[in-house]
Amino acid sequence: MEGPRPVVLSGPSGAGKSTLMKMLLRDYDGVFGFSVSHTTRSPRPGEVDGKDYHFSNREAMQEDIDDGMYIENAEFSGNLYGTSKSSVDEVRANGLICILDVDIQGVRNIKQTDLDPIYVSIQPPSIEILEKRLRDRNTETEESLQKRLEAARVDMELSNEPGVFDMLIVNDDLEEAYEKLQSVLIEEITKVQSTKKERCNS
Ligand SMILES: Nc1ncnc2c1ncn2[C@@H]1O[C@H](COP(=O)(O)OP(=O)(O)OP(=O)(O)O)[C@@H](O)[C@H]1O
Ligand SMILES: Nc1nc2c(ncn2[C@@H]2O[C@H](COP(=O)(O)O)[C@@H](O)[C@H]2O)c(=O)[nH]1
Repeated sequence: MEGPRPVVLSGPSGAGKSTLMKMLLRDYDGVFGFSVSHTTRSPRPGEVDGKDYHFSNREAMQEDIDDGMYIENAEFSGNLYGTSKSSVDEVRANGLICILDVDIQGVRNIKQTDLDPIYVSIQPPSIEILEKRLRDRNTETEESLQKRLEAARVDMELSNEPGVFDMLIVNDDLEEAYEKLQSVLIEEITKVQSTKKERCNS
């Protein structure tokens, strides 16, 4: 498909992917679109079905996975997560930079496709700071928090392997992390903005 390259945002749960993505969506109106994933986990307070996730159940999701409706899917912390082909196509059909927020298994699986995204890993300054952010976010039970920290240790090790990511950003100071994220995406951002301008002028 023609158009700007998608961007994959990965990194441990709690590292700040959603926070940074919301900043992009806020600052670049009509440039980015979020690929809404499916998940079997329960919605958190404030999360909206169809906007944050398509909330599903294991049977329905597994059936769709078996039917080939997903680009990638993974089990994370006891739940299924997946990127449907239609979620990505919908964003790309509008000429937007498609943002995919996926775990490290998703990164591996997307690498087997022809999507050709820019791969960015958002990393916490340390596992201790990550734990504090997750606890302060107040979204996890002790059990799910421990599972996420275990997954984070694996992620932090694998993400440092050469060639996995185009850019690794340590999200310590939020504004600095955001500047780095914008810098790796600037070429695609400019492309979309130029196309929009050309359309307005024609
Ligand atoms: N640089 C930062 N300094 C301090 N707190 C931060 C920073 N970045 C994000 N946070 C906070 O850390 C928490 C986790 O961030 P966020 O929800 O964006 O992480 P995430 O990577 O999207 O997690 P998940 O994968 O579980 O959705 C949030 O409460 C957010 O406000
Ligand atoms: N492989 C995929 N991973 C995904 C997808 N959507 C989200 N995620 C990752 O799951 C964890 C937990 O997310 P949370 O919203 O429950 O905190 C996090 O690392 C996300 O990046 C997906 O479609 N595929």
